[in-house]
Amino acid sequence: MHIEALKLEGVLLLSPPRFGDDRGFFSESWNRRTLEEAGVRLPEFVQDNHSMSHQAGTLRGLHYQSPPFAQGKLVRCGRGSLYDVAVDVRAGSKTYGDWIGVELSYENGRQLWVPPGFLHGFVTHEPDTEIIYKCTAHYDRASDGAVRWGSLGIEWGVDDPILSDKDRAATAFADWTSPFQYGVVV
Ligand SMILES: Cc1cn([C@H]2C[C@H](O)[C@@H](COP(=O)(O)OP(=O)(O)O[C@H]3O[C@@H](C)C(=O)[C@@H](O)[C@H]3O)O2)c(=O)[nH]c1=O
Repeated sequence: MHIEALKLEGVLLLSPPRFGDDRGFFSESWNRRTLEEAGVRLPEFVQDNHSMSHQAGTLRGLHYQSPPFAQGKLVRCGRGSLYDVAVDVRAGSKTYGDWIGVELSYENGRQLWVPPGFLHGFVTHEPDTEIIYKCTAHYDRASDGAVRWGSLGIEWGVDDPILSDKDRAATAFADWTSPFQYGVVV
């Protein structure tokens, strides 16, 4: 397992090995012991999510759940490809408001660990792209929130993405108050 710490503290890019043969490949997409042996301990996961977006250029985000339902997410792409983005919104963090984006695809099999205290979103690059992610807290509709995708200067690579009504109406980052605090475990 190749593990890369990215420029925002706490964000990891995981590359599980794939064992290919005539049939295709096999990969352990999640193995707690392997990560712990490499010195990485992630919180317990309690929910797995899977969504599919029909059209390339579909953007979902930027989303979060407020504490005590804050979620860490281990994200991968099951089909197609997408650009996945995490934004540090831990008030008091040296990198507050900074973002990072990585290409996740069925082909590269990479996974992004987005800790609690970050916004998360992605834009799809191919039709019928699927995303699969493990979450450290259950969905709580009342704690669910969104920040406007285009209000942080993120280079999404699209000008006019396909959005949900919720994401179209989301608050701009400058008008939003983060419920997260740097150093506070949520
Ligand atoms: C997120 C979620 C949604 N739902 C329901 C609510 C709604 O009826 C329907 C679609 O929800 P949404 O429009 O919020 O789905 P979506 O826009 O895909 O939301 C997701 O976006 C990505 C970027 C994330 O990081 C996720 O945490 C989540 O916020 O699914 C659940 O039942 N459980 C869940 O965990």
